[in-house]
Amino acid sequence: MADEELPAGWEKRLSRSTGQHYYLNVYTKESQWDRPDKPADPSGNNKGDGPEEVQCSHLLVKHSGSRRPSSWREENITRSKEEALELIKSYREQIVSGKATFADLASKYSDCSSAKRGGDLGPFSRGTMQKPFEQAAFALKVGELSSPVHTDSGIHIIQRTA
Ligand SMILES: O=C(N[C@H](Cc1nc2ccccc2[nH]1)C(=O)O)c1cc2ccccc2s1
Repeated sequence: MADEELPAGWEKRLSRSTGQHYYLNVYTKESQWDRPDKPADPSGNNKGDGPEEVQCSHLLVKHSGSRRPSSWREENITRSKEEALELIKSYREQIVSGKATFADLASKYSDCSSAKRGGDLGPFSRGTMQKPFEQAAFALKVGELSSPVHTDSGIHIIQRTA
């Protein structure tokens, strides 16, 4: 779809920091990475299409195919994707059965630097995390634990906390 077909009320901009294009709602000055598919809402209300922001914790297990197969835990991560999935399933089972808490396992085993915060990523809006992660996070109810989620970083389980 060419630029001139952008829905009304949006402008395409270029991010100086990332060199990526983003889209600006000319009314609310809110921006988003994803190309809009409907006219910008002048009021800025999200019209009940879910929360604007969620807060989540996650436990990430990287593997040899991860975008950056290295972490605070392991300089060179060589486990296979299949091995990573088995690990993430075992962590999920320990949490669901009450054998361990999410924060305890994330702080010990997550290959994300958020492990230092028990996996807490803080609040985030749409357009800030990799798409599969965002879709899973925004589909969770507060307190809910996701099934394994695959992103370019590896395999995650996500708990929505707010
Ligand atoms: O991208 C990060 N860390 C990457 C791994 C990673 N990839 C992710 C993809 C989606 C959500 C969280 C993710 N964490 C790394 O350490 O290689 C982030 C770390 C932190 C720490 C605190 C708050 C937000 C973030 S986002």
